[in-house]
Amino acid sequence: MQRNGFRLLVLAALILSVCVIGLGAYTRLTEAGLGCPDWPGCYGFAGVPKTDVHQELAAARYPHAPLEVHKAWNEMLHRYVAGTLGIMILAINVLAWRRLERPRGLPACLLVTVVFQAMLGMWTVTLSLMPVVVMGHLLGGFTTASLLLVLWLRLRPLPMPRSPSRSQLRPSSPFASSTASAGALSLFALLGLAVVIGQIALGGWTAANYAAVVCTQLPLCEVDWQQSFDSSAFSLIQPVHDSYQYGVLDYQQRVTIHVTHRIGAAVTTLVLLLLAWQLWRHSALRQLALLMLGVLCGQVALGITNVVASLPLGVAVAHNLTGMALLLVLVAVNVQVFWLRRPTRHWQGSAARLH
Ligand code: HEM
Repeated sequence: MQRNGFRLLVLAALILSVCVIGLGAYTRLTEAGLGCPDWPGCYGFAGVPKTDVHQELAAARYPHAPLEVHKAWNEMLHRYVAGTLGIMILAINVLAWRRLERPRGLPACLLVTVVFQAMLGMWTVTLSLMPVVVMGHLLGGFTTASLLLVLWLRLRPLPMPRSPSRSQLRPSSPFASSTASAGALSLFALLGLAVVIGQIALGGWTAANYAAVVCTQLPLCEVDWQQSFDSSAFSLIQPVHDSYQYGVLDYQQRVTIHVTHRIGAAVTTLVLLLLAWQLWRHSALRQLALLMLGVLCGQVALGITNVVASLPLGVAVAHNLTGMALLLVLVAVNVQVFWLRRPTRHWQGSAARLH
């Protein structure tokens, strides 16, 4: 397979990972996470039980989990598409090992991530939606998409130099005249990425603990949240319950989580505004700055709509996907800043790989 074909496969996997993440959010929000009480099959079958005989068998096997066909289909569709993504990532690894010039470290990381992600998918079911597993599964999905983006960016064709002389192999760096400003930009880019990851984890914790609708007013909450602040709400290991569906934390704990996510949104906005200002100072990075601000505005608007409209399904799925889009933009910003700061190393590495 040619370089372009390989890159296309990575792009297809990236697009599919976005679909898997969206389907995952839809499955959770339609309360279909336990649509099949077993894993990887559904009531002991490879697909959703269809015939009367199969449905009777399903009822006998899992008397405490009556079959709801539409929920089982949601869950199984998510698993089939996720399985296809796993196969594509395996294919990326096989193809990476067949050609010396292709990166192998990133595909290997992807394979490890997707295998772990499958295990988290299994635990989501077998541990009945334990919040730390649900949040971990969200973060694992976002990590898969991020790694695919980095791989896709890494494979992008490099402009050919006019002369093969070594000096001309160095593209001009927008940072050439200002090392200090480049350092500040790298720092802001990393800080922005860390803050967005933290905010996504907080959002995942809000969703996994069913804390979305405990505060319905803006900007923070109708109750005295400072009075009821309870740091135990963030304890990742919670007491054992038969099921965590609809949440096991008390009202105060849920308010604590919800309000922290909103405060996190304010901090994220501030940090990303500062990053946008830094990016704007470099003409090569202005488009990324605008994209980042646009996605941020959309995400904040969707978050507010979630609150004021009591979590409409479409808006909640969109809030999940836009959170992922924001992460991908931050990943792209960091990759771009990294490459622009190290043009020589990148080019030398690429040149070496080509021979
Ligand atoms: C600033 C950037 C923000 C990011 C990156 C972000 C990210 C996220 C993520 C990743 C989730 C988990 C979604 C899921 O599991 O399906 C989430 C949930 C949530 N977020 Fe945000 N969020 C942001 C801002 C906001 C704002 C401003 C609000 C409200 C004022 C808000 C309200 C919520 C609510 C209510 C949930 C729970 C939704 C559910 O249960 O499905 N978010 N957020």
